[in-house]
Amino acid sequence: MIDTQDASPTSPSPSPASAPGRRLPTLRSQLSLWVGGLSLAVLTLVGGYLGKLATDELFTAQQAAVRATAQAAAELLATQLRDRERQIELLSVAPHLVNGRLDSQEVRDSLDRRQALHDEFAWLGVVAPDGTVLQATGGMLTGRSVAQRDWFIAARERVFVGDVHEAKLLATMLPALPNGEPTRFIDFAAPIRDSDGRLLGVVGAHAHWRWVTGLVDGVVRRQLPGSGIDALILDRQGRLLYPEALKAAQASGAAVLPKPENGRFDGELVFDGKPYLASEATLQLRTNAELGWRIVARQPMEQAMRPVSALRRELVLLGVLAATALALTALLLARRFSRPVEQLARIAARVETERRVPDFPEQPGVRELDGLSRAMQSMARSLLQTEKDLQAANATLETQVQQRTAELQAANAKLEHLATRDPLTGLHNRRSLDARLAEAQALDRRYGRQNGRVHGLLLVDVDHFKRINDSFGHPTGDAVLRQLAELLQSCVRVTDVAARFGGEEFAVLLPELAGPLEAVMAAEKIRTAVEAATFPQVGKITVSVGVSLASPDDLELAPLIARSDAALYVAKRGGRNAVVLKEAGAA
Ligand SMILES: Nc1nc2c(ncn2[C@@H]2O[C@H](COP(=O)(O)OP(=O)(O)OP(=O)(O)O)[C@@H](O)[C@H]2O)c(=O)[nH]1
Repeated sequence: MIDTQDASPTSPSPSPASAPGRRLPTLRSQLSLWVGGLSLAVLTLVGGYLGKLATDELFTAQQAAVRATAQAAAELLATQLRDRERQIELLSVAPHLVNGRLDSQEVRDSLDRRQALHDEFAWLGVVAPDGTVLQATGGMLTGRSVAQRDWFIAARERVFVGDVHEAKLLATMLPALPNGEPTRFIDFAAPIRDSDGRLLGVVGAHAHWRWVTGLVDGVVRRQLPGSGIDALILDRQGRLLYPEALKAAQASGAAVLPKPENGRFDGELVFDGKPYLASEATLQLRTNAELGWRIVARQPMEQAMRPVSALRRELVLLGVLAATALALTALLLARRFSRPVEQLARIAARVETERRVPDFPEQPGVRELDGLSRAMQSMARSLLQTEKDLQAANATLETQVQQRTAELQAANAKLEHLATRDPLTGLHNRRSLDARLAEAQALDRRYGRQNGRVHGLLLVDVDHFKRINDSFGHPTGDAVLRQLAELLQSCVRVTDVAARFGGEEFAVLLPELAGPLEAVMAAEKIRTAVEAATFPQVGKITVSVGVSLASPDDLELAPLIARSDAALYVAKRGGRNAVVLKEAGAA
């Protein structure tokens, strides 16, 4: 499936990912951080919110439970008190009391039976209108006067339920309480009247206070066992009636009860330095509203908040577990998504170092990653192909440039040759000779005085050349000129410049001559060489040479040429095949 083309390995350039000084965070760490962080934030917010809702709900429920306890105790107590009140009221209208004798045995027996049925009654008795006890359970207080007792005074007029009080006369007659606390009663009493409404007497009953507190405690115990809730009974003035221990503490001056702002015991209150969740309910007696007792149920805050604290602990534990699970999930997710990307990055880096397209793995899990992998593979292939094409194009271009440069150089050389050479003989042309002469003149001016050397100029002219042309034709004349040029070239030094001066006339520039003799010798060498040579068809020819040396007085080329020309003229006039020197300044 994958193209693994060979390519020449080249030294890899550092990839951007490995460039020093650029430590960017990895995709994996960023994904972990973001997913983990966001999950934790959401978890904290949602958990916190739900936790608050739940704890508020629990707290409210706990408060409702305390309130329900107080109300249940108050309702039960009210029912029980009302029941006892009704019993005494019914007793007061019983026929054997209204119609019979109040001090009869029958009355005594009925009182004893009632006490046996209701052991909460410590004492039941019938009292004459003057306050003398006529009959009583167990015969207690019979014949004694209770004329000063509140219950007796009130019951002469109406049915009465009295507040708790300590036993007075009966205290010594009744067995003492096991915990040593004083015997206390609450009183029920009702008037006994005949059919005309005349007062025949009063029936009264003392119920044990323990019975009252037992009722309240029973409700509390049944309501929420083990919840730590207890109940307090307060009288109308807010004095503590129960429990005994608190009552004793209050009696000794301790501030055992809080003072709520609105006067009601409701909500979080501090009892004797300890926080409680409290609620109160007032006793509602339908026939006698004078009691005005209040039942206060209270639960230590620590116990009230125990379910809340437990819920909070569970929430925190759950939160930690969920956060751990989320962090692990985030890490796994980050690995799942970052691994293919890291793998692709490694493979892409190999393209650069190995200069070939490696195997790009398929990414079947994620469509976008699979697309990316395919696109990278295709891109790598295309890049490497483009690179190869470019290299080939570069090579071709280089060859073409070299070829064009060589052609250009050849053309330039040709141009140079054409510009400086005589087409017939290949020697320097007149223009080139002039340039060399100018150079030689400049060098002489610069160094001539120091080294005493000067340049000279030979003008070489074929003798009677017209005759050659005329006798053998112009092409033969050209051939003579070409051979002569070669001969000339072979006679002079490399540093000398042989040129065609014009027609059948040649010139030789001799640089750095020690003196005229040297120039004459060079001229003579040429002349004798020509004289010795044989020219095809033509046979023997001769040349005449005019010699002259440059003078410091020469400001231009013309004087030197003119002197050589003059010397040549002399050589011609003298009979030709000769060398004539013309010194500067000579006439
Ligand atoms: N074949 C050929 N002839 C040339 C060329 N240039 C000049 N000539 C001839 O050279 C001859 C020069 O003749 P002249 O100037 O009379 O000199 P000469 O005949 O050499 O006589 P002297 O110089 O006095 O010895 C002429 O006939 C020209 O036509 C050339 O390039 N080729």
